[in-house]
Amino acid sequence: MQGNTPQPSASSSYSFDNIESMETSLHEHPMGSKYDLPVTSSDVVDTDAAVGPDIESFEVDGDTNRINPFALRDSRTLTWRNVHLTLVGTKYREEKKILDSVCGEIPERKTTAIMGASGAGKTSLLNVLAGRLQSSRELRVEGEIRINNELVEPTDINVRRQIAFVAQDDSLQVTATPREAIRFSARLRLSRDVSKIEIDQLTERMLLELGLTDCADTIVGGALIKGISGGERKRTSVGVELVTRPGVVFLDEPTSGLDSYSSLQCCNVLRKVAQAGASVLFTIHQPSSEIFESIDQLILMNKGRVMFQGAVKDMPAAFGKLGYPIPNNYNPADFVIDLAQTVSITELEKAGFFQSESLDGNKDDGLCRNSLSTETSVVDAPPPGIATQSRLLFLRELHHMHRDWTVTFSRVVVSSVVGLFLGMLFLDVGDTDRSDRILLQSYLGGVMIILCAMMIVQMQVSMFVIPDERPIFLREFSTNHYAVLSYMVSHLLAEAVLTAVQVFILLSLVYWTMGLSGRFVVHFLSTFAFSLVTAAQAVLVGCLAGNNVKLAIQMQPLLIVPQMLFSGFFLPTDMMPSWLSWLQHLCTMVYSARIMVVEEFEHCSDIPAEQANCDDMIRATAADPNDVWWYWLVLVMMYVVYRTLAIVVLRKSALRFY
Ligand SMILES: Nc1ncnc2c1ncn2[C@@H]1O[C@H](COP(=O)(O)OP(=O)(O)OP(=O)(O)O)[C@@H](O)[C@H]1O
Repeated sequence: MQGNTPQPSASSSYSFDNIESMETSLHEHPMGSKYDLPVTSSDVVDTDAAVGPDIESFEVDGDTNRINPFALRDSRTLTWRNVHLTLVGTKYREEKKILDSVCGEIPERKTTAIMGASGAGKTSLLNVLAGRLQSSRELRVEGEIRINNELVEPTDINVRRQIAFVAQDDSLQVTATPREAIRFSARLRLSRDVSKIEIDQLTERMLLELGLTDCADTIVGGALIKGISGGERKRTSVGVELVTRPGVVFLDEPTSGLDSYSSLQCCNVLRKVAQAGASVLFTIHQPSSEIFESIDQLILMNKGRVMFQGAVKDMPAAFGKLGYPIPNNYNPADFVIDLAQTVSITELEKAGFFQSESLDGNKDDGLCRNSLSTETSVVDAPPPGIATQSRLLFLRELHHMHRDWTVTFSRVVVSSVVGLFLGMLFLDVGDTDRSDRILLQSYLGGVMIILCAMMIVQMQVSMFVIPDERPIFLREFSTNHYAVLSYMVSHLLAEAVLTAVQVFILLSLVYWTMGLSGRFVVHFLSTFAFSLVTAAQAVLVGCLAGNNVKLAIQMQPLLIVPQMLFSGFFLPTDMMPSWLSWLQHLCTMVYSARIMVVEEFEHCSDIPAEQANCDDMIRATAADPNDVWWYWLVLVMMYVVYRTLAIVVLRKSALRFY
């Protein structure tokens, strides 16, 4: 049996005895602060700056608990029994067990790591426990999951919201800074009686603990905008979740992308959170021996099954007892991973591994402990309501528009260029001879093209807003930052501001150059209303498409072409086949076009023959001057309907999550 034992690697030179020395060295690290400040690239420059704000300043009003992210909290114990995840077989592939009868627990006040070789089922287990996987045509999820001994359905949004989840991919707003991201999370998720000053102090404390003070005001960044480093981004994601003092914390590979010291510090922060009463569960790939020894509990996965489960400090004795002693001067994490990969399941079973799978159903009572009721939680009072959520989201949106100014700027430039181009092409079309019907048709074309241009511009931008922001929205919605309604309200407000600017620019450039004679304000409001409804339609399509941006792109002609065809410009409405012409009533452009056509042509000339030609233009679009109020009302109703549908669709897809 000894012959199967993997050989020590040259690079590994730690043993289990050095937990204390590791902790000591942590506190004695030259960069270490009173709060074990993690080292960032910039720490080496200025130690004082790294220490951040005066710690004493955190103690306000004698209530340090409210501003301490590591204050004691109500604990929760999570236990699970017979968890199965099966890839359903089809005629092309066999059924595959991804998780096979997995049992276990996350004890309160402990950090628990799920470890295993690649493909062992770590992420799958974490996702099932966090309710991020549910049965579908492809996958079958079974099992019994309890929080504080109470059976729960983890896919239920209310259960998911009890669990702080830090995903592997950091879905943070690219233009926010770590300070803003953490403060935003705190303001929306903590009770409304926590003051702004307390939130600021809590944020500073979190930044300090996570070693983010030096990059606190640098934008997070992303693929296209350079921002903080990957490790700093990861720590920001951790801070965003920990700032609410959750009772259960899940993290998917929190140390991936971090250097060894930052990884150790991240684990140290997680230990602090655990000591404050939380149950902490995270996946980890192949930790260094220092990190491994800083973990309390281990769940070792092997081909979808639990090979070993227990306290890390008990592991050497347990493995020794089963005939696989961990050699001295060998990274235990490397050893167990190598063992899982090189020794067959049958042999490991014979040796006595995989015992935790045979826990009987009554073991629950032994595993589940009553929750500890400790100090008053900062989430006792309800979090801010819809109005505050919408306001904060709107302000974040404005910040985003300001910082990512290229997008805002490009919309202004597009409107200006399109406006100039149309203005030059349709120069003085409004002053045309009213007795010439062909020239009048161009005049009508000038009015229609304003709407067509705005429709294309608006559709392009609005359709991708939701798919683009979907990862951030899903993370924030599932972690109880805000309601879908607040998200939509903030969006439509920000969009209304930008659209108003765009329409104003375009219309200012075409109104006088084209020589339009209707009132500017009517043309502006009609084009603005049309643009908003178009945006609402595009957002709805974006919500329906979900992650599938390609589908949204393919849907665009379906929205654009009918609008133009039914506008009455290419084909007079009374010439349309009757079985098809009813579709015009669904086209937004029809209503705005009629408002503008009435505005331009209702009183176009004092000469009866010329006015008759203008009346023909009105008739071609099936407009009726007496129905203008109705056209406005339809536009408003369409806007409300599309927005409501978008909220329903988005909420439904957000509740399903993945
Ligand atoms: N939705 C799915 N469809 C098909 N196979 C899946 C699905 N989810 C997981 N698997 C398979 O289940 C196994 C376990 O995957 P999982 O991602 O949980 O492994 P892991 O231990 O987290 O691996 P890694 O460390 O490489 O991320 C893999 O073989 C994976 O291909």
